[in-house]
Formats: sequence, C-alpha cells, structure tokens
Amino acid sequence: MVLESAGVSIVPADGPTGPGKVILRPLTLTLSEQRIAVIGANGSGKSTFLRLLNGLVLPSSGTVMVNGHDTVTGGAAVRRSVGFVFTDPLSQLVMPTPMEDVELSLRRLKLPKNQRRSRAGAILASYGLGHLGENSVYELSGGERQLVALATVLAVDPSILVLDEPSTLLDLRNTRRLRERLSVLPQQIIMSTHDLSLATTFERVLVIDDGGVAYDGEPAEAVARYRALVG
Ligand SMILES: Nc1ncnc2c1ncn2[C@@H]1O[C@H](COP(=O)(O)OP(=O)(O)OP(=O)(O)O)[C@@H](O)[C@H]1O
Repeated sequence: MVLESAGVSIVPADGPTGPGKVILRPLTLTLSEQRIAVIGANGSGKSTFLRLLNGLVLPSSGTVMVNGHDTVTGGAAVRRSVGFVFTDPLSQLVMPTPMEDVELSLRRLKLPKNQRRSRAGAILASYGLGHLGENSVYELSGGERQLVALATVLAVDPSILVLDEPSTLLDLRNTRRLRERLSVLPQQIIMSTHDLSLATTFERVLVIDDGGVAYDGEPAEAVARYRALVG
C-alpha cells in the first residue's frame, strides 16, 4: 500500500471557497509490514488516516494506491482488498441477526443462497458464535458484536484488515480474545489503538500528531515519542 503526498482537507459545504481545514497533512508512505499500529491523541487524525486506506476518505491531493488500485478511480477493487472494522460494531452490523449480516457480506461472492447460509453458519461457528446466529444483534454483548463484525469483514477474505480502535468498547477478557484472534490472522493488519502495550507487539508504529506523522518506526521508540508528546 502506497500513499503519495496524500493529504486530506475538508471544505465546508456552505463555507467560503478556499483550501479548507487541513485534517491530515500530505504524507508519503509505503505500508508493507504485516503488523502496523497507529497511535496518537484524540482528534490527531488516526481515523482519517485509516479511512484513506480503503477509500472511505479520499485524498484532496496525491494518490493512495492499494495493491495497484487507486482509491479514487478503483474504489470497488480497493474495498474488495481492504476490510475495515469500526470502533463501534453497531455502525457496521446493519442486519437484524449475525447470520444475516455474514450472509450479506458473502453476497459479494455470488454463491447460491443455501450455500451462503451454510457458509455463514460455519464462519460464525469458527468464531464460537454459532449459537448466537439467530439472535438479535442488539441482544449481543459488546465483545460478541465486535467478533461478529470481524467475522463479517473476514468472511470475504480481504488481503488487508484495517481496524479503527477495535478494543475501545471491550473489557479486558474480550480485548484479550480479540488480540489472540488478530494475532493468528494471515492478513496484513493496520490498526489504530490507545492500547500502548498492544502497539508495542506490532512491527511498525506510526505516531499521528496534529494531522501529521510525528514518528514512524520502531514500536518502543514510537510509544516513548507519543508519551513525550502528550506530556
Ligand atoms: N468530515 C469532517 N469534517 C470536519 N472535520 C473533520 C471531519 N472528519 C474529521 N474531522 C476532524 O479532523 C480531526 C481528526 O479526526 P480523526 O477522527 O481522524 O481523529 P482521531 O485521531 O481518530 O481521534 P479519536 O482518537 O478521538 O478517534 C478532528 O479534529 C476532527 O474533528
């Protein structure tokens, strides 16, 4: 994944024309490591950075290339490569039950309906969620919902998994479960987190500060730089 001078600025729809508010300053990066963490204070620009990676946010200058596809001109191909897990699973679980959510995700594979259903059941079972397939999404615990959200994203086997602070709503046990689940995935993982001990287990850590990359490299050094920034 390559970001070439990709910056993001927002021009208010009803505001004066002009360059707009800069949310992310231009940056040039190649993201090739298997495990990359993104840390930084609230409002520093982490979500905006992650959303650039699957085309949820488009750069106002420069290009973002994912597996050879430009997020502006090849959005559909990019979304097939990049699975995105939101902080709050309820913002991505749109169907009444986990089974229907995974089936919806599998529609992209154009399988016959009965195969979709049996595959969705097998996927949920592999996450230990088989018994909850027909329950209302609203009756699940936060941890169960986050696992369902992960299952729906991984059901179509993206090559890259982007997660935006996925453990924020989870207790210690579910955070540990999520960590264990992520650690065995073959996908490239790019994840923002406020869990600094988790960040130090990654290969490369980006520190985002005030819309720019303040540090990019070795995890222990990244955490030290972040601590120094927030005082
Ligand atoms: N669509 C938008 N319009 C205007 N401002 C925005 C928009 N999206 C983000 N911002 C602003 O850009 C800044 C960075 O937001 P972003 O959500 O990327 O931060 P973050 O580091 O993920 O924060 P947090 O840790 O709180 O989730 C914030 O000041 C936010 O208010």
